[in-house]
Amino acid sequence: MALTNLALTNLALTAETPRPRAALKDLCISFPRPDLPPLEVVSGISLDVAEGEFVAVVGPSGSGKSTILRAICGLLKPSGGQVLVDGKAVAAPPPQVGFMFQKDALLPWRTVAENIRVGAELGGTPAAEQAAQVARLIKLLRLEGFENAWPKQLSGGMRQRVSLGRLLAYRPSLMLMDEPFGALDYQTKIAMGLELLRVWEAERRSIIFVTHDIEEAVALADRVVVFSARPARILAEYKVHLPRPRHMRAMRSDPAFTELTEAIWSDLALPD
Ligand SMILES: Nc1ncnc2c1ncn2[C@@H]1O[C@H](COP(=O)(O)OP(=O)(O)OP(=O)(O)O)[C@@H](O)[C@H]1O
Repeated sequence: MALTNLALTNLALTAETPRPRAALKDLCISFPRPDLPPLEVVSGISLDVAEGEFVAVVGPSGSGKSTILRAICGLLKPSGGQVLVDGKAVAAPPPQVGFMFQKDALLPWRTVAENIRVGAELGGTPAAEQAAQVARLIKLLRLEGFENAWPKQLSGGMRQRVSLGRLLAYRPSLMLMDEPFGALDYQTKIAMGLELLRVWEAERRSIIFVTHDIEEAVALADRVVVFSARPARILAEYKVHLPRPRHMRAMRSDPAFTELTEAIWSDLALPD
């Protein structure tokens, strides 16, 4: 009888707490240095990212934000703790994880459509369906008319839209984004953020989005995680309860938006 109750309790727990898409468990990362003690970069970070959740990470420069993303996509072995993706310990790059950096990594010898198609090929879209998938993404990302353009003929914002298209064509269930819009001018950055939200609202992938920009983090995410200076620890976490779909202008005058950005500003001890 006791066993049955236990089994039922476990079942109930499983039903109520779905497995996170990504889980960091007491993650520690250090880098060896010649003639010096190892550089401790990440110190005991635990973080779950749910399916379809948009998590932003902010923190001081050099606090280990990019390092954590590299550990999640299996490019770096932690010195302690664990990284799990879909419940499995990460040893090599997991196929369900896609990456986007500040600098686009487009293939200069391929057109816009061909660059996006690379994602579709790598993601295993059947050859017969790739053209339709690419066309859908071109439309979604407002790149119509530029299908046959070369990367060098595009603006920075357009190149990042192509990068996003390639990432989405790959159909990762977890997207790691490392300041993807950090190199863009203010207006383009806002426009790209909104573009990303539109796509995310349609496709609901899990996202871990690293940024220096507190307002960008609050504007986009479901939850903002604030890292300390190196070695990174979690200083604070905030659920963002702003309504979706998010409208930049309305949001910026919402007191909840201002309160949250102020709180994070204080956590990071930024000057007045
Ligand atoms: N492969 C490596 N070997 C040695 N040290 C490294 C390595 N990679 C990163 N580091 C160090 O780890 C620290 C954190 O770097 P990381 O790039 O993760 O910071 P970050 O928070 O992303 O910074 P930023 O916001 O400036 O991009 C830095 O001090 C960096 O020098």
